[in-house]
Amino acid sequence: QGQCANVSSTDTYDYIIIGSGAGGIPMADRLSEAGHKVLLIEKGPPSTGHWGGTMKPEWLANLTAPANPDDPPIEDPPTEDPPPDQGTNTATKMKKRADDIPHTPNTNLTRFDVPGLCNQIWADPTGAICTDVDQMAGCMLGGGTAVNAGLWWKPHPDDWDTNFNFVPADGSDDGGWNNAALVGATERVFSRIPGTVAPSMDGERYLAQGFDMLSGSLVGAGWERLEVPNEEPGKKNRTVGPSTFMYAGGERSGPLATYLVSAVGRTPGGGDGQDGGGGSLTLWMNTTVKRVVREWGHATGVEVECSGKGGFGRNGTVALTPGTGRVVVSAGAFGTAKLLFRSGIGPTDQLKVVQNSTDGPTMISSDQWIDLPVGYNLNDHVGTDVEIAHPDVVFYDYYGAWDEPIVEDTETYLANRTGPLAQAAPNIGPIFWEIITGSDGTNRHLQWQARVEGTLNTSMTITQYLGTGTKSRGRMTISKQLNTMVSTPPYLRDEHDREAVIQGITNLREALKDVANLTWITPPSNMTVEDFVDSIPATPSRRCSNHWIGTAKMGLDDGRAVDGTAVVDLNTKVYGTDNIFVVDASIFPGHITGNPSAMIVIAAEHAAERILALSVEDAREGVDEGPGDA
Ligand SMILES: Cc1cc2nc3c(=O)[nH]c(=O)nc-3n(C[C@H](O)[C@H](O)[C@H](O)COP(=O)(O)OP(=O)(O)OC[C@H]3O[C@@H](n4cnc5c(N)ncnc54)[C@H](O)[C@@H]3O)c2cc1C
Repeated sequence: QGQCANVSSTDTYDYIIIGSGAGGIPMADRLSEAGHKVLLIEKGPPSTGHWGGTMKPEWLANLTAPANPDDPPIEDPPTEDPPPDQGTNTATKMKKRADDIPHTPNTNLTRFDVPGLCNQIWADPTGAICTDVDQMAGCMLGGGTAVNAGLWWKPHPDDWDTNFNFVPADGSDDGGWNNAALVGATERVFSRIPGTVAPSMDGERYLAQGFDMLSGSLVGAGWERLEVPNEEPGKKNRTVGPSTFMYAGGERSGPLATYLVSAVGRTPGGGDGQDGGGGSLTLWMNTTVKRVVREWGHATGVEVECSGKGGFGRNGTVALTPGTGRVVVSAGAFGTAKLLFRSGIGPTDQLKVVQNSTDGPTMISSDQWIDLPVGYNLNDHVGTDVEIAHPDVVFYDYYGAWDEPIVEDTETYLANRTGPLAQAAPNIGPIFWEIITGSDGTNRHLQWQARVEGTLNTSMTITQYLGTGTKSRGRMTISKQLNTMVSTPPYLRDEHDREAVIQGITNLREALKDVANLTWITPPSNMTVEDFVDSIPATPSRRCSNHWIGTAKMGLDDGRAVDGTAVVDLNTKVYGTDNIFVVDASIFPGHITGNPSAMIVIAAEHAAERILALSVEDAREGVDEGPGDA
């Protein structure tokens, strides 16, 4: 029987962060570290074992043997999401348990901990993904970082310099978000989550036949081999290397195992012995934020609803510290836009949809709506799959590892985190890059991501991601049922984007043309690349890369103005408000070279610094204050 608890009417928070994904988790850590009382609200359930997640295949159930005697003891997680009692928060409980229970090795692994099970999300997404989004998105503790494949890249300098190149009208360079300004944040992230090219704890690369064949062939064609791509993030043109993952200790790791652990260690009224003088983090799971409660441009709290299976969660309105409290929306590219719409922030057509939904009677009145282009500027990597086959390639059935695993591989994984299951499914790599200069003079970055999977046992499917430099954009909207939709797909709406995709495949065909015994399956050798590219519909079902960004774009051009395109300013503050911020994939103006999670974490590190430096007075500039105050 579930328990839906009412929130306390007296507790207030300095910062309320909505969503525990790549953006929200680092914010929770940095803001609580700076001495603030922080509440992190996540709509989904726990994911990894450390946080009490329970979803797992049979071979992970009932583990009792020590997983790895060399592992440092891990703080004891509760085995399931604790029912929220009033007055006791999850963080306090976890701390209490850590003190009470003797440390045990991590035997409570879930499917989200084991790299080799990461593709199970495609076979069985139930309970792990958002049901109000028409695309794949993680809706559990960790967001995308709990369900993704863990690929983890240091950005190419152009990723910041072309997308976040903000030059004020007076010509002065704020320098706020260019590559040089992000050096410190990048170092902070990679010192906590360095990533690895050898996830198996013995340092071996298992099932490397496809990797060796393809990377060797490219090197044979003159491409440069990188052993540790993140040591040379600027080398993204005709280079090839191994996949780099955020994994550590043979497990998922990433923000959930680093930033969130230190944040939750700061318990209210304790932890540092200062009785509340230090910062604290309270974590609520199974709780959906319905809307930000605001008066004109000033938020006073958030309204929450229980969303846990069986009725767990919290219900009511949580208040911000009067005067100084702030909200950080980190609910992902779709979740953030939806939450802003429900809070009366966005284009009028979308706010009217919300007004006609079940939200209508309690929605903020239309005179207080803030007209911003939320949901526009939607982008994703353009994904184009090609398939080759080569007799050297050896397939491993990662999907089968769920209920019919190779027993020996589960044993080596459990004993010492080695073997194929310590690597991401389905045997991802090599990764290679090329920069295409278009006839419009723009450089477009391609990242190619290979995996051992396809129509034959000797197949490799290689996805070409078109990123930095893309000009096409789409739009997301909301339905009356309050579900979000990709209403305008962002793929290949610009002719030069199409040209780059074609050129990249042409170049790959050329690079691999002399490789003995290599067969092109898709596109077949008798098909032109143009015909092939044009034959694939530019829709999410055929082009999606799950790297959605851009719906609350950052920029200097205040989106309330006629020609303005930005939703947040350079402090990530929503235009027209003085205390609502957005920190997640939504703020990215344009796409980047690689899989985005590391760059989102870096953006959060940088945003935390800027938000903490922004005074309450300065934040008021340009705020909507309602009639009479103008
Ligand atoms: C299947 C898959 C594989 C991927 N593989 C990779 C990869 O290998 N490498 C990589 O770098 N990237 C990968 N990505 C992309 C990456 O995970 C995302 O880009 C990233 O997690 C986005 O971060 P975010 O903070 O914007 O949002 P998210 O990480 O999606 O976090 C948003 C969080 O907010 C919560 N939330 C939403 N609405 C509310 C609400 N109203 N109230 C409370 N909580 C709310 C959600 O439940 C979620 O936990 C993958 C994505 C998917 C789906």
